Amino acid sequence: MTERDVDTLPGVGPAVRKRLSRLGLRTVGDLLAHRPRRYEHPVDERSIVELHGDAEAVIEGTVERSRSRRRGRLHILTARVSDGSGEVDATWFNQPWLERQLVPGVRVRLRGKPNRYGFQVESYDLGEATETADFAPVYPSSEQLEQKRLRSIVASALPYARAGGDPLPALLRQAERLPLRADALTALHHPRSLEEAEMGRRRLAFDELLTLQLALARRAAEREQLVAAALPAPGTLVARYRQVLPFTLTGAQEAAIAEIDADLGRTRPMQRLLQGDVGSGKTVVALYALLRAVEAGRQGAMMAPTEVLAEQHLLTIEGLCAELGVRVALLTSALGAREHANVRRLIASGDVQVAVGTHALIQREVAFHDLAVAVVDEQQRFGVEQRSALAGGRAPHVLHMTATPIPRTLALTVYGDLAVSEIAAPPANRRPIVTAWVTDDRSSEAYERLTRHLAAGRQAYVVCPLIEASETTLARAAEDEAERLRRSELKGFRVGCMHGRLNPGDRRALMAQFKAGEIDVLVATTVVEVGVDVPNATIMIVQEADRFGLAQLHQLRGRVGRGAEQSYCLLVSRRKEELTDAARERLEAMVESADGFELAERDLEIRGEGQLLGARQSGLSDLRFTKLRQDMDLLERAREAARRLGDAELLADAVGVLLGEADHLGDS
Ligand SMILES: Nc1ncnc2c1ncn2[C@@H]1O[C@H](COP(=O)(O)OP(=O)(O)OP(=O)(O)O)[C@@H](O)[C@H]1O
Repeated sequence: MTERDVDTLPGVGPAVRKRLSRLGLRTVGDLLAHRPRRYEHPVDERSIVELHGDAEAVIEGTVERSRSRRRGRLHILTARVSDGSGEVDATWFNQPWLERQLVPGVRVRLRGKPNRYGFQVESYDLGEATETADFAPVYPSSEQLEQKRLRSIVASALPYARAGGDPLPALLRQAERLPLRADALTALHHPRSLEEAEMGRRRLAFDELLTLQLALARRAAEREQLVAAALPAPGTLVARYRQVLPFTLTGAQEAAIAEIDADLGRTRPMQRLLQGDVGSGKTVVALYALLRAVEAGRQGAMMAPTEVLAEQHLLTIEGLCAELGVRVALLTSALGAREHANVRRLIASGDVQVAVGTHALIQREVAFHDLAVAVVDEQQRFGVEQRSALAGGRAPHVLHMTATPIPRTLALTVYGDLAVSEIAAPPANRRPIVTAWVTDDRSSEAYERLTRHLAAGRQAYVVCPLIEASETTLARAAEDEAERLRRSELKGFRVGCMHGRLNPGDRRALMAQFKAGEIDVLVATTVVEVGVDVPNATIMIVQEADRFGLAQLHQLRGRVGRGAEQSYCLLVSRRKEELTDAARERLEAMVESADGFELAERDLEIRGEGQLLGARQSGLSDLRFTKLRQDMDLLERAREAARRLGDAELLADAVGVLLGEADHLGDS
């Protein structure tokens, strides 16, 4: 029943359907799972004479008269409301259609705050009170879909919560003292108290966590079957690697390496997640693991989610590998057919010792001579390793590497079956990046600051706005912006432009030039988000920063602050008043914190849903109800329940419904 399209609900026509779909709400089930960001807190009902200060209140009264006026783009509607004790002018912004309804004699119930001019309305009811009620849900919504509308649509979906029964076996539900799923949904959307809402949320979170734990258990069982060849102890190649590195490894890097070495010595294939904030020095560790394969006379593969990133990785490792006499090749679809075939042949014969490419290429098209270690960058999908478990039934050791900040708590949840090495502290020579939020009208100051860095011999990035457009339009916009900057703010400096439409040869040449310091400023789209490593770049301007997600901003910022110099990140946006609450919160969070993990948790809070970047990449798209920091006990219980029920056939059926929803978890 919950698969019903939203347009089967009363009042949802094509236009509203489209707006709902922009919020990811396509079915009745989606509506039911739309978690409120918060609830209206209880406030006092007051008579009009009792209003004071700016204390929020609910008032009830009758409209005497109303009028509207415009100020710029703002439509202001004022209604004089009286309740016997007194009168007050209540104001609404940008809701012109209300004028027809606020006619004299109409009874209104208003929630809001007294202000200089009277009473600013936050929510209202004409007639039956639901909007202004205490604990009314406040949903993530959009400019095109007001809260009031969304509430009534969700309310009309609520009866469907009872359809189809409860997916949890009754015994389990009782043992865990959990309410029925339908009751939980009702409590979520229509609570009588915050406690009730919380109880509902926790039942839904339990379902989520149990589903996840079952999927993890399934995956772990699959892996049990695999066998790898144990590698001999570290030898001379990695010893030389340590010598040629221009720095000494940090304690955190050494600890990760020790854990990897221990894994590589076993016949159970390594399944380790190497986690660390942007710029913390993961790639250096990953290359170590690859070299361990090479010195054992075998091969390593480095897989990246995109071609650009694969190219970046090659750029980072090829110099070191050349110095060590290790043969490396890049395999991308951009190679000509003949070259492509040639590289594949060299990989198959074992002549290439380390291959770098995208996941897809390496998994689908290449037969390795003897693959021993695979590094999978950007933990992308589960099960990557299975298909590359090629040669002679031996599985490679796999190191998953993630630059995406995932809250520690979530990592535990999502990667429950992976061993985790964490690079918790960056190299000691680093200084925290200074982040400032600058509004449009002062963007010239940002560019002045940037040019001062350039004049001092440093390099810089300018990130172009994220527009919803094709890659081609985006590329053109970036080119135009680079051209504009060459003529204005960045006159006299060498400006390059990097975007996804450059052909790979040009892209590599451009990056190599930037790395070599032959270009001062890289104007770029978000293709620079990951993997780009140019320590001499010390300042970044992000244009229209309010359009970017928090995780993305953090990744972008991570392109600077990669060396010993003090680095800066300047986030340019429209004026604060013009931004949505969420955008403002994101930018504030960026200024306040440089810690990827903390930001990831903030991101979760701001979005009120679990679609953080890392989770999506790991194949786990929907941790909607789980509050990671609060629900550790639930996680434990879900784990325990999954374990207890794990071998029971019964369970497979009983939670089939839940697992069905999460089927993408298990496969790749
Ligand atoms: N121990 C160290 N001491 C000094 N500098 C280091 C150390 N380890 C790595 N670096 C340098 O720090 C920069 C970032 O390292 P690396 O590229 O390995 O980080 P990363 O975690 O893979 O980054 P990202 O996630 O942003 O891709 C590089 O320029 C690297 O040479």
